[in-house]
Amino acid sequence: MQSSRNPDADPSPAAAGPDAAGPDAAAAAVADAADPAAVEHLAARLPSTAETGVRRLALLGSTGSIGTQALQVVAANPGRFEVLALAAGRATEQLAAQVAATGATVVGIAVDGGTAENPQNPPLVEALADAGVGHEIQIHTGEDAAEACAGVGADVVLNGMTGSVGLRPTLAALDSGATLALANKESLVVGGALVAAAVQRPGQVVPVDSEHSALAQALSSGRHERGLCAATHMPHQPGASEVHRLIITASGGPFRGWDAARLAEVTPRQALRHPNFSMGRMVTTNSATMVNKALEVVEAHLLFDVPLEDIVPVVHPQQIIHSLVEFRDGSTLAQAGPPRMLVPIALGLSWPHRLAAVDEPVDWTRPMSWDFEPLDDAAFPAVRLAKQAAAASPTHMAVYNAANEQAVEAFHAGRLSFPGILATVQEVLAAHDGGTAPTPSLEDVLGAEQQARALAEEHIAAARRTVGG
Ligand SMILES: NC(=O)C1=CN([C@@H]2O[C@H](COP(=O)(O)OP(=O)(O)OC[C@H]3O[C@@H](n4cnc5c(N)ncnc54)[C@H](OP(=O)(O)O)[C@@H]3O)[C@@H](O)[C@H]2O)C=CC1
Ligand SMILES: CC(=O)[C@@H](O)[C@H](O)COP(=O)(O)O
Ligand SMILES: [Mn+2]
Repeated sequence: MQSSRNPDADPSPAAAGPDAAGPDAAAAAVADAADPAAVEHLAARLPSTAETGVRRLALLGSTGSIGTQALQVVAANPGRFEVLALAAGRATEQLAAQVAATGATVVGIAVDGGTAENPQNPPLVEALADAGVGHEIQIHTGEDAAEACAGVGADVVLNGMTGSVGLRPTLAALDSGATLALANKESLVVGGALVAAAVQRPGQVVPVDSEHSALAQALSSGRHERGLCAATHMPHQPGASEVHRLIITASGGPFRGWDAARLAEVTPRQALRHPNFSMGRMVTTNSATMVNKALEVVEAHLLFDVPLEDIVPVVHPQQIIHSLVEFRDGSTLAQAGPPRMLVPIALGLSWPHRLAAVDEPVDWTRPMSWDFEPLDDAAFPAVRLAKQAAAASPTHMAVYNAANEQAVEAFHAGRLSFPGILATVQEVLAAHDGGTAPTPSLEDVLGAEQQARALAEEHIAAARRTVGG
């Protein structure tokens, strides 16, 4: 950790404030498309910043798909948010530009450039100077950098990192008392009871994952009191007894309808063609294998305390319905929106308040049709495997995820076939003895992960020898 000031940089506030960044292309497109009078009208009906306060944010994974869209939301809502901290993995120059645009005073980077892998990347201090950052700034580098940024004292910590490396930052955010806007599903799924035990108050975790944001919205939808029905509003959070099942929608990925023989030939490039979303490499690959849906089923179980058997994934290729809550009486509430992340991210930052004109709604005047079909469990066993693992022991999902992360990297490096990803997960899970402690310690989780990664590498190497020999 170090502190620095760049004497040559432009010290004017215009170079640092959130307004300086301006909305980028996607946010500008949304704003342009919206009728300004309608936006003003909408904004006038929403709580003012005097009521909600200015939220101080820490954005972890700020250079990724979730992180950059979060910055669009911030830029499109001047005065609502103050960016306190930004953390990234290795995109030094992009991170420095974000610091310059937002005026963040704490910044973290896991790999500070200049490595053999990334020789062109200047270290962060130099990049900050090049970006014109002139204010006092606290810099964290190395593997604990994101954790340090998570604990900086923000009102809301958005965890938009990829992978179970997000676990410590998730725990640090919860320990700090901040609201955790959670996109990094891996940390919850891997930590399980450990993360649940770190939660200090109901509502401290706000899901950003689109399906879980949809479920949270549907579960809390009864709180609006309007017009003549004001006195008949339903309770804020229906009790568990009112909720029958959670229906989680899935795109089906790029290989929907494919059988095992075709799946054996899948290339990394094909696996990265998600039908609806532009996301990072890991989550996109996980969508193709259905591991993403598997993690999401366990995520929903942990977030909403609904039994695993009552969480049902359903393939809905258009991804307009982001998920549904089925109630005891046979009524079902669905949340609909375009297949984009701006609304779930904005809700994560501003929950329980909605911001104005975050995205364009679905155009209900145009003809459209929605399809729903069951998940093909034979070709895509990821969800079944995860339900078994989550029920087996508190560390089985850490093993599932760690084996998957290793296998996905091996697949993209050309060291493993596409079906080999799930085969690796299955094999590593079979060898895991989870123990019986209901709440694992952080050491238990990290130890299980470490073993799983080593075993996965053995399996990947053996699978390669079999193919090669
Ligand atoms: N993208 C989406 O639409 C959705 C994503 N999610 C979830 O959100 C999370 C992020 O996904 P996505 O944005 O697509 O992923 P990306 O790969 O686009 O971004 C990942 C971010 O994490 C950063 N990062 C990686 N390692 C570290 C580290 N050790 N310390 C700090 N930062 C690190 C990366 O930095 P750098 O770029 O510098 O390497 C980057 O900013 C995942 O858990 C995903 O499952 C959930 C729903 C939708
Ligand atoms: C946008 C989002 O939340 C992703 O997790 C998305 O759901 C991926 O879609 P599928 O995993 O259903 O393909
Ligand atoms: Mn999702």
